Amino acid sequence: MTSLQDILYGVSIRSVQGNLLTEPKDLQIDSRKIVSGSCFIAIKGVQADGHQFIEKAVAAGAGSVIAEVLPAELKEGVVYVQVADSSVAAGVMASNFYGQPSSKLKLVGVTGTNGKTTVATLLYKLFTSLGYDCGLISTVNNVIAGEVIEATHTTPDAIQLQALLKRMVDKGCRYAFMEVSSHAIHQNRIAGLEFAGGMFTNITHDHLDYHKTFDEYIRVKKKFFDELPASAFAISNLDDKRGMVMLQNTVASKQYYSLRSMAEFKGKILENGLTGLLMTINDQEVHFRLIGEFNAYNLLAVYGAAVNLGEDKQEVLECLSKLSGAEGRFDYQVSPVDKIIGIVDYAHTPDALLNVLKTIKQLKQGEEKVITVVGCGGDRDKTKRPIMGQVACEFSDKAIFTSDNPRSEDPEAILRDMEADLNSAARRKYISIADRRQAIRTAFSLAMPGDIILVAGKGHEHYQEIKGVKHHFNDKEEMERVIRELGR
Ligand SMILES: CC(=O)N[C@H]1[C@@H](OP(=O)(O)OP(=O)(O)OC[C@H]2O[C@@H](n3ccc(=O)[nH]c3=O)[C@H](O)[C@@H]2O)O[C@H](CO)[C@@H](O)[C@@H]1O[C@H](C)C(=O)N[C@@H](C)C(=O)N[C@H](CCC(=O)O)C(=O)O
Ligand SMILES: Nc1ncnc2c1ncn2[C@@H]1O[C@H](COP(=O)(O)OP(=O)(O)OP(=O)(O)O)[C@@H](O)[C@H]1O
Ligand SMILES: N[C@H](CCC[C@H](N)C(=O)O)C(=O)O
Ligand SMILES: [Mg+2]
Repeated sequence: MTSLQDILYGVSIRSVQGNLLTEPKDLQIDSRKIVSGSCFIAIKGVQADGHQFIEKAVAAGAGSVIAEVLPAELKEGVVYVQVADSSVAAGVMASNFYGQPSSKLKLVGVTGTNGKTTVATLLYKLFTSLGYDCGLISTVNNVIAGEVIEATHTTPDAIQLQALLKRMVDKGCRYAFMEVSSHAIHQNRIAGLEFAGGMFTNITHDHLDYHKTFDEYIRVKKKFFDELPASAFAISNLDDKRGMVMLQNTVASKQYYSLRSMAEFKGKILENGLTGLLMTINDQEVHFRLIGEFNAYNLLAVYGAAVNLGEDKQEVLECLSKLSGAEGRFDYQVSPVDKIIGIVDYAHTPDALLNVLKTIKQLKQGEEKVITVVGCGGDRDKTKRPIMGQVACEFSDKAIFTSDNPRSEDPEAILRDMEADLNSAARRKYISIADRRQAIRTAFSLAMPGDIILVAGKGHEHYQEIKGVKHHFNDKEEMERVIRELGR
């Protein structure tokens, strides 16, 4: 056990009431999880303010409380610590509580609107195939040297995050690769982490419900790089409009990757087809199993990180060439009878949808049609809905708008948002079917032999979330079922 005094090392403290030599049983940011002897950290959230639950936490047995504002009445025997920022304190305290795990392995964080899961997963797979025990923290799942743990967030809260890293250290992991979401940066879930490297993929429209403006979204992402230590590397996408701005104020060692200009990690696509990518990376010709220009960027980023981590360039390229991507990302199958190509992809932003549809266009060999099934999440950025609707129509021959985790919203209302700004050509191409299963079935009914069906937005997800209930649903499974049932 560690004393509260040690756990508070590095935290900006305003005042203390009580004995800091007390030894908390665990750290909690949720009063509902308090057990006898827990330390409760009150954090101001989006929905609620953790400070409102201090009394409840104490009643449930909390032995210590960390807060920005202390309650008027303090209970005897309980230690109260007033801090400058309790979300930062949560990260720093969790790191101390778990023995500063990020300093005991090499931790690489990946941020950006699209490509985080792909890059982090490829790094995990690459370093595993190079013979290291590694950890992965991602949207799809968290992995500790092969042991899979379900993920609830892209980046877990500070306490779960540090606990995961501790388990990685205990299992002998040398590396950990993690996604750093903009929510996590903004909420200081990554406070207290020591990064060996930071990577930027790209920034486009998403999460404006949360960050309000695009400038604020950029500022939040940039903060991750501003706070990297000088010992870290920072790798950015030179072809992204904000690629240089991201690294403008970092003290980390700056490097770039590009398909268009001179950069430390320079790539060129020679062939881009359904069997993969043939490209040169710093003049070495390599074939990759991943598909599409956007994956050329992801591969360059991964190569750059591996070189920075001291791996042999040739060996890295050999291992990378054998890897497949992350689950539910451009995952394609060909139907046995009519040779319809069915693609499941996690594109859930306008840019990702555009990229995946452009990639499909490049892969087309003749007059085959593209049918896109897509929806937009409920309780998420509403402004992306009409844009995704238009993109789906513009770059497909037919679009079927459907539901994608309507959450607390009315699925029909989300469909109306997707239809709102369609131009006249787009209006002729779409139909809306709220039931996703029915939408996928309709796509296969409409398809002619050889056509391409893209089912976008849910990727690896195994559920459809409706009014707080997660119903089992998986696009790939649905596709396989429909192909079987329709005999296609
Ligand atoms: C909008 C958002 O990010 N919300 C996250 C945030 O919740 P919040 O600010 O709403 O918390 P709150 O409910 O206001 O409560 C404030 C504090 O009071 C505490 N509390 C609350 C109730 C109570 O009875 N007792 C109590 O102590 C809470 O534990 C919390 O510490 O902090 C919580 C704890 O860390 C997160 O679980 C929660 O994620 C919600 C569920 C969520 O859906 N987040 C999504 C949007 C998200 O984070 N996504 C990103 C990336 C997406 C992407 O990759 O595109 C991610 O990293 O996953
Ligand atoms: N580098 C990239 N640039 C643009 N689009 C990409 C890139 N990489 C992947 N995509 C597209 O974005 C989708 C999501 O990719 P991925 O899951 O790797 O991103 P992510 O950043 O982890 O997303 P999330 O924010 O949901 O965690 C993919 O299915 C693909 O369509
Ligand atoms: N991590 C993202 C994923 C969105 C995926 C899409 N299927 C949706 O539910 O909107 C989010 O929570 O906003
Ligand atoms: Mg992700």
